[in-house]
Amino acid sequence: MTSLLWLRQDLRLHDQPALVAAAHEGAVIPVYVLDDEGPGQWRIGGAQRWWLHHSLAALAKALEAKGSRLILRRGKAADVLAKLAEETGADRIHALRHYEPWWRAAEEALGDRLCLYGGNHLARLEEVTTGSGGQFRIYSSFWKALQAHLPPEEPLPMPRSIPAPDTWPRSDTLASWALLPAKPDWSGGFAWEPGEAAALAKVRALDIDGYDHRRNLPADEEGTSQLSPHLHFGEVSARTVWHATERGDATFRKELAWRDFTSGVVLAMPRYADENGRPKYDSLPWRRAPKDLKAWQRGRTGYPIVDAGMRQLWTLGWMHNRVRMIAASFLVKHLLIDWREGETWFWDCLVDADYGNNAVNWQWVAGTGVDANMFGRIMAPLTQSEKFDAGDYIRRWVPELAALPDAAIHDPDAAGCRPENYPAKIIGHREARERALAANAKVR
Ligand SMILES: Cc1cc2nc3c(=O)[nH]c(=O)nc-3n(C[C@H](O)[C@H](O)[C@H](O)COP(=O)(O)OP(=O)(O)OC[C@H]3O[C@@H](n4cnc5c(N)ncnc54)[C@H](O)[C@@H]3O)c2cc1C
Repeated sequence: MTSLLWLRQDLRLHDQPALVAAAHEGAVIPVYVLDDEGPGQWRIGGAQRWWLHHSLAALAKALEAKGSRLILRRGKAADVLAKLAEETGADRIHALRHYEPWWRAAEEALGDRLCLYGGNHLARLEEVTTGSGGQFRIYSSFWKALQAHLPPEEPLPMPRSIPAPDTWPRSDTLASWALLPAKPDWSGGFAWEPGEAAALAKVRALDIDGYDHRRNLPADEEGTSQLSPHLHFGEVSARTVWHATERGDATFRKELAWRDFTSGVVLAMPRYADENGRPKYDSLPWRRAPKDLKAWQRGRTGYPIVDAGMRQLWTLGWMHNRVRMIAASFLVKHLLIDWREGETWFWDCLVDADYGNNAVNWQWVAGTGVDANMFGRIMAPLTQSEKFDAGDYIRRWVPELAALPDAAIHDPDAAGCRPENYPAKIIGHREARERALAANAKVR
């Protein structure tokens, strides 16, 4: 029997239950479908295309080392797979379960020939439910319920060999997909090594001692794992990471479980990336302010911590979590710009852009989501910057300010030493706070 192995955000050979099941049945045709139609607005963004190119190249090489191949096809996933199954005489399609709405629609269209397996999450999310059988909306309750499903299953080893079909179907070339940026090539600062081998090496070298404290310090480049793009593309499974860190700081595994939580939220509310979790926020009077939005995107708001984060995002395709919260809050509360504008920008710029993680975190910061009503809590970016000791972080990402002393770097305007080539604050904190609270008061 020949079957298809449909790889999506699980670009790995170890802890890959769909591969194990397919190889058990006979010849396996591994396939990746670049689907820009099904996800609509949420098709893979610019920074992730760069990552995807390198990750697929690494996967193809790993498959070849096992006597197999990676078949590349492009188009609407369910149609492409149905056609490929017909072409190759494949009876079944094996795949890991994903919760993005476009994947679930494709899975439904494929019907009975599709065999789905767990492996991308710590637990089967359909089983981590409230007393009434629904998905959790509050992380702390989710975490409590998840305990009954932990530890996650032990990861599966990589199969020794992968049975090949007698003849291979045609494949697109990776180059023909033009996933890498060309004119201009903005990826010069992407100091990442995509692919399963690099992801596993990173997990092996991971030191999470002191994570609970260090994760809040943006200048500490090793204070967090930087595994998010590897986890998003499934180059390493969450359960592999879990078991590798079982003896370390427990806070790390609690953060890792956020990924499961956000997938549960979009399982219950598939349009969570597009719609306020609390519908009453549909009446919030957002500002349409393209100049302010651009200043935020370019890292020219006059708030050094925000600007440092936005420039880190543009250069690396990644931003420290503490600064993501500060920058997101600044857009939504200080500039009163709809959270979906920020979510869309992140989607295009982040190498770890993830439907559930991005939407749930944006709505959490905005206070429009189902988990917490926080719109009225206005984060003070300058206080945050001082509290989390961001001086060296600002020096690295906002070179115009590099020569300023610690006492002045968080707020050069107030210290009276703002260099000419750095912008004045786009809005004062007190004024912004009052405007946001007044807008919130109009929400009914
Ligand atoms: C506005 C905003 C948008 C975000 N968008 C994304 C996104 O698109 N993709 C994404 O993966 N994360 C997103 N996050 C969550 C978080 O910032 C990143 O997961 C984290 O910074 C990745 O760095 P790390 O791998 O070093 O994390 P670590 O601190 O080492 O954590 C380990 C892993 O746990 C998971 N994790 C940790 N924190 C969170 C969290 N709050 N929510 C969900 N998963 C988490 C990630 O998979 C991460 O790789 C967003 C946060 C905010 C505030």
